Amino acid sequence: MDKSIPEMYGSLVFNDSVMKEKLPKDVYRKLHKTSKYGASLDLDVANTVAAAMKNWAVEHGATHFTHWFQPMTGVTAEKHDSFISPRSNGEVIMEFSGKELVKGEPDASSFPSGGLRATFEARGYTAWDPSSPAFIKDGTLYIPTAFCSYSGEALDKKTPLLRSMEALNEQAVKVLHLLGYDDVTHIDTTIGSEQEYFLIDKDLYKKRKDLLLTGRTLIGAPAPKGQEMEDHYFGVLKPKVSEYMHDLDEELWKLGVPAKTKHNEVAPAQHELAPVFETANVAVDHNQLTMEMMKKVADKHHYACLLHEKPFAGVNGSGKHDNWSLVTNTKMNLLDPGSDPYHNKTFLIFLLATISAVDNYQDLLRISVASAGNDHRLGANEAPPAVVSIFVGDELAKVLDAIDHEASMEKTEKTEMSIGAAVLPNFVKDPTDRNRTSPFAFTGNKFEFRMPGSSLSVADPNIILNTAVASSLEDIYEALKDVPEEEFDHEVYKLLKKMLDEHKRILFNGNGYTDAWLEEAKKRGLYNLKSLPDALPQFKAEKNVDLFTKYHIFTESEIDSRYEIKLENYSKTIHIEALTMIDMVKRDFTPALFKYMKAVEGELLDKKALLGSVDGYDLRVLKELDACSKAIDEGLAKLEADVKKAEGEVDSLAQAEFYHSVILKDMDDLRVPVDTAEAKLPSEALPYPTYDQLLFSLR
Ligand SMILES: NC(=O)CC[C@H](N)C(=O)O
Repeated sequence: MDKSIPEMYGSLVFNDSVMKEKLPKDVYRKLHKTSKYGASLDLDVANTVAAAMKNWAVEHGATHFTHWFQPMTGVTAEKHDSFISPRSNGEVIMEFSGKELVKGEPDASSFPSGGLRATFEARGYTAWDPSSPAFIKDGTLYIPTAFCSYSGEALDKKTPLLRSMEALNEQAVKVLHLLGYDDVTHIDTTIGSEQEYFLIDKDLYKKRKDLLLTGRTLIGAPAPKGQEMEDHYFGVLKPKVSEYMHDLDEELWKLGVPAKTKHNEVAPAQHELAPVFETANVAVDHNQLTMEMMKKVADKHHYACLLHEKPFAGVNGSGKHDNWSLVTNTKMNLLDPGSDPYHNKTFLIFLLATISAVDNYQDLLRISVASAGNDHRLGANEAPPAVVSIFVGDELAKVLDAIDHEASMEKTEKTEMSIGAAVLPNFVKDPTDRNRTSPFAFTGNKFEFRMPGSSLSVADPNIILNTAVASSLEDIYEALKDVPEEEFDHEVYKLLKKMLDEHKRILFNGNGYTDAWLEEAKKRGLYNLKSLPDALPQFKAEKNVDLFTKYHIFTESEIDSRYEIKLENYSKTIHIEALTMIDMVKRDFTPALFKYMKAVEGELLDKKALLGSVDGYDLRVLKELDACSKAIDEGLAKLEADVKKAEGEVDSLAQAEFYHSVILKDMDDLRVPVDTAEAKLPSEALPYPTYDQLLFSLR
């Protein structure tokens, strides 16, 4: 490391301080207005910004620029253009215009559109998002953009995210003005997205077709040791893993990604990185960069980084916990209860707005995290169940109880905690414990949405959350806007009580994994949408279409397109998994199995010739392997036949349901004899590495 960290941090970012330095004052001011408050930008300003950006980028070794966007594939997209502009004398100059900065025209034909346009309609536009800073990576200037079709419909995740942030801002500011905060002109939704991942040896990774093609293991007997000792969680970092994490931090810091925390996670070979929270759209961009860098840096360190939600059966999967809050331009965190939450009207209003939003749109929140990968993760191993509920913790539960019973409540003194050894410090106890099984947990001054999966774009859940809360806030505004001042406080608590009455069914502080909770949740009328095909029809429910269209998040055709893309993506993912499994079982596993069986058979024949009898462990192994081989044959035949049926299904929902209920089940059934047989084979008989090698070989 040749630079100090403050010097290195953001050194490849065209950030606010670079803009301040490089742009004329009036241009800087106009740009700031656009990026903060959405004021429109004229071409002169864009030209000046583009020239300054280009000069800065070229100084830092960039030769190209790209509009960087997030189509509905869930990953990012880019097309690089060089700055060169040939002159008639055979020379070139480096040029970049305001027009090129503001608008791009990538060929959009091969991106998923879910029927928003026909395949022959190729044109799409990218539009600069000045609220997320440009940066340099691998000699190219990256310009964060939104992506839309020729007719202006969103073909990406950024556009609806920005729309949802604006909707929430508008409603929140209205409510805050009603509460007397006249100095508030703007609120930001902030996100800190914890990112879990697995690291495995690159050579081992390359030997597993399932990891290469699908990101998860489709077969594999469990290792003798899993995570039961819980010794990996927060365990000492292995030297090489620590070097990787160090390198990763540096790469992210250069890009202005505020990577803050790193540690080993619960499963063997699993880790986590958490950033400091940032404005939602910047945080979404930075999370995409984090995932990309995790993979790139892993490659340099001879690792493979797995971002799949459930790469290994039997141990924890990986999530992307979304820490969400609301902050005003005056730096007030609207979800901070302060020292006296019962009397903190502002906090209570935003708390109840969130509670009612989560209750009203549980189905949409579930859909926002539904994917073939994440569906394997939810409901076990510290990932929340598919039933959405909210954990508020003891202190807030008491406050809400008081509101519910129209009882007043004294300010509760903070509890000092003593650990019992004089040498150790006393400290103030947190108002709430944590609850790992809760999908939506209050953690002191923010909510942690624990359902999002590690590979998903965190844009999706935040679009829903922002919009749903905007809608609750609008209801609150409507209920309070004409209340005379002297009755205001009374009416606020009356309204809070009413909202609590209507929505307290979503509150649950217990263990979300128990059957008793699932029963209870059913009685309370909460959704239990177990899989993507179970959940997705709700995306088009009338109340949800009304929400999206009212706040201009999605048009009806954008809703249809997202519905189709989600289903298509789900079916295609499982289709590829099924074909990969068939391929691996037929071409990798069974040849190894037959070879080993042949060897045991030969050994038995020799033994028989020698001893005249063939009783013993070897015979038992051969018989058991033979039984597995028969079951594999049946399992393969069924899976192959059902895949054919699935391919023939034309209705996208019916197809996804078939993949869920038939193909996944076939795959589970086939896995049983394969894993049973694998556990009887010597490791070297297999052409690919086993779970113990994958999970325990890192140094
Ligand atoms: N320690 C944790 O928070 C584990 C979380 C878990 N890995 C998940 O899937 O969400």
